[in-house]
Amino acid sequence: MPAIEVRGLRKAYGDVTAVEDVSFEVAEGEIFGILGPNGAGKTTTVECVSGLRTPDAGEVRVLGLDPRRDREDVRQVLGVQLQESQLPGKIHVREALELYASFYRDPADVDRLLAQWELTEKAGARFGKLSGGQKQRLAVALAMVGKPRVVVLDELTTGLDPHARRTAWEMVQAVRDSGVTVLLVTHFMEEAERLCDRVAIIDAGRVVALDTPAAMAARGPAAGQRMRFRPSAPVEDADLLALPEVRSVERHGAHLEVSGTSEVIGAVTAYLARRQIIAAELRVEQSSLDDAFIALTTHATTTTHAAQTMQTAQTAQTAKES
Ligand SMILES: Nc1ncnc2c1ncn2[C@@H]1O[C@H](COP(=O)(O)OP(=O)(O)OP(=O)(O)O)[C@@H](O)[C@H]1O
Repeated sequence: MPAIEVRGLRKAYGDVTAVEDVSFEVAEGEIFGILGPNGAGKTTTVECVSGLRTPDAGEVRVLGLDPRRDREDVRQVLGVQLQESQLPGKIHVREALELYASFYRDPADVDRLLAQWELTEKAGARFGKLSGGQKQRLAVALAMVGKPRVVVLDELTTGLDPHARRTAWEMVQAVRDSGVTVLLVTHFMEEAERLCDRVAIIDAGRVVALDTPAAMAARGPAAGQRMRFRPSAPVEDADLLALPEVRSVERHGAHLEVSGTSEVIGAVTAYLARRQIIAAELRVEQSSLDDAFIALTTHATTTTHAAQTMQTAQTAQTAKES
């Protein structure tokens, strides 16, 4: 039985259709990523999985249970860390964990959770006084307090510095290593590439690609290789473009950037060797999940959404400064 099944999910808020038609399955023990531009419908999808929203159409199952109909049973097996923590600023860390533990039949030991998520020293601190990284560690600890078999993590690492982000990645791996299935919403391609067994890219409420990150990068519309080098003698763009493996040639000062199929490096290197030209300062790049993402998704960010995002960022900044 899959850990999560979503079939034909649809959800609208008034006139806005947030999720048009989303289907995917997550196997037990997987880290499954959901990627997509702002407003694509990611949060709405995971909120339907978590039972926080009622779908307009389609089916959602978590370990075979319906998050709305079997609400209490789902609550016992599903841990949820949502995008913005809803905790009051004055609650203490231990108090929050004990409160959440009281909702479960067989909760995890609070002291063990504090130690596991490196919060023992902060047990007596107020939530509002924690750093971003500490808040995120607490959010994961809260999601884990009911000893869930499936956990939903929504933008866990947004707003974290690179060190805290790496710590968060280790946390997610530790969660999976303990046998828990992870559904992870993220905006970071590197995060998806490092952590996820498979990812679904959602755009405008639909799944536009679903595969392992490596396969998606290799097969996407932007798939291929890119090389950048400084030739030791002049090279004509037209001569390179005449090679069937070459798709484009760009010049950046004395450097050339040549993109093409997965054979482009061999073809260009052989061409240069025949003319006894050396490719100095050679850098080679495989197409990445980032390239696939850009190629597969539209830039659907509306002005309103961008304004909201800016406002949220400003509010967060003001809150930080105060
Ligand atoms: N409670 C709500 N009421 C009305 N519209 C909403 C509500 N929640 C989301 N929407 C709209 O539904 C669409 C999808 O939003 P959702 O939050 O699911 O996207 P997302 O992919 O998670 O976006 P982001 O990456 O910005 O968090 C957006 O157009 C959003 O403005």
